[in-house]
Amino acid sequence: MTQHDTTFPEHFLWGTATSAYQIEGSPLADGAGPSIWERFVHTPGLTIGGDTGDVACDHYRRWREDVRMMADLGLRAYRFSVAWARVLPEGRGTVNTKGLDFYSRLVDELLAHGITPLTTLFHWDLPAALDDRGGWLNPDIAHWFADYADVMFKALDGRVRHWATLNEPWVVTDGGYLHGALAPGHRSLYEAPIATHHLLRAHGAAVQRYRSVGKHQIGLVVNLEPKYAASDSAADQAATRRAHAYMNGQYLDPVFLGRYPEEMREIFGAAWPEWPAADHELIKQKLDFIGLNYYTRSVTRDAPEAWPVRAGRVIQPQATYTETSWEVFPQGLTDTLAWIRERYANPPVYITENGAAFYDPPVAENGRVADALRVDYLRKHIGAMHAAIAAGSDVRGYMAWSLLDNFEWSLGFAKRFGLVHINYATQQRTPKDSARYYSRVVASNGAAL
Ligand SMILES: OC[C@@H]1[C@@H](O)[C@H](O)[C@@H](O)c2nc(CNc3ccccc3)cn21
Repeated sequence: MTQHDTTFPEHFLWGTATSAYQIEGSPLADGAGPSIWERFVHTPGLTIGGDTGDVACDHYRRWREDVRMMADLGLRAYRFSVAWARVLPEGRGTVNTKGLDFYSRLVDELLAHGITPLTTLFHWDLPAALDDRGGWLNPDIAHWFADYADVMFKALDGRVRHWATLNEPWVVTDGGYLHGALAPGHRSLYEAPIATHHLLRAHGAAVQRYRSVGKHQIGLVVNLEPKYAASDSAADQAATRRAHAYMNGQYLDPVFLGRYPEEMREIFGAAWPEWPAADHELIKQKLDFIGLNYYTRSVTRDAPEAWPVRAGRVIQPQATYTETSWEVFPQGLTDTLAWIRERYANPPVYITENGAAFYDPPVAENGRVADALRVDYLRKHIGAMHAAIAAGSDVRGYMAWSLLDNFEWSLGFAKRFGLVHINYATQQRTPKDSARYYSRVVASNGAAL
């Protein structure tokens, strides 16, 4: 990196991110109901090594220690999610006060340490009881979700001033309803668009409810992956347009522009429904920010065999790849922020996830974890974010994914994204070199990049 001023705006929010099912453990403690991930992981063969979130990072019991560790690292913010089924074991109806109290105490502890909470209401762990009623395929889920959000807003708003409705509706739909790799494990061309639409209606209903009871900020967290055509051929250009619409425009266009990308009907054909105008009005609630999860890009080619988008990823031989086979491409973050700025009139953005799984060396005798690849990844992506800010993007914060090594969904514990190493046998936490590096970045507001 050439040395140049990378100081960030005053009050830029530096932190880390996690999600409930990936770190908490004790999924059924204190009256909590099961989620679809509780069911998924206990179905043989669905996670690598049969790993489950039964214990994970034991954060449900070690949360004070973890907040103290964030404070010791000088972190200013913490993005976490609420396990819906802890608060509403049936997904709706009676509130489980012990579940709600866990999050209330966590928020108070964060605030007591000068750490700003950013709270995600749904990070994939749908209450199983709602899945039994159709889950994201049931149109009633919009008000089930808004009623749950209302419980959280009334309990925590004011102490929590940054809310996100959903984490990555694209992954919920693509993984949970189209390809089936994630809970609830459906594989249906017809269910996927329905799930997408009901996720967006639920998002809109929660934002609408917030406008009547909340006093602070609410947004939507999306994973965006810039698509670069592998060649100038018409086929590759068309495939790139389809892939971009499917992963990027499919969620932000309805929220900001009130319509789905036209490519969606080309992708889904007869499986793509027409929705009433009232739905689009509900979805198109004004947001206070976009939460952007950025990890990688895709060099995209025509791939007739790659159902249903018919777009494939072209490996870049000279590139560095992470343990999840994602190309390290910081420029993609700059380009994605520019796309948001230009297409949606420069809304405020928080980078709500950015990070990488690499094969980390073991904890050395001196207690170090020399995760140099992750330090380099963070340095380059924070630099790429700064370049977008210099070009006019209104980026207000950056949450590194993740605070802790954690349960990586169907990949189990095999992939480590944490700035802090977890010894799952002892639950010992060990800040990696990347945590020490990130502490210096935070303390200098980006100057020590
Ligand atoms: O995979 C790392 C994280 C994951 O642990 C988070 O829970 C989730 O919010 C998350 N989203 C992405 C990016 N999107 C994505 C793309 C393809 C498959 C799965 C996730 C990465 N991550």
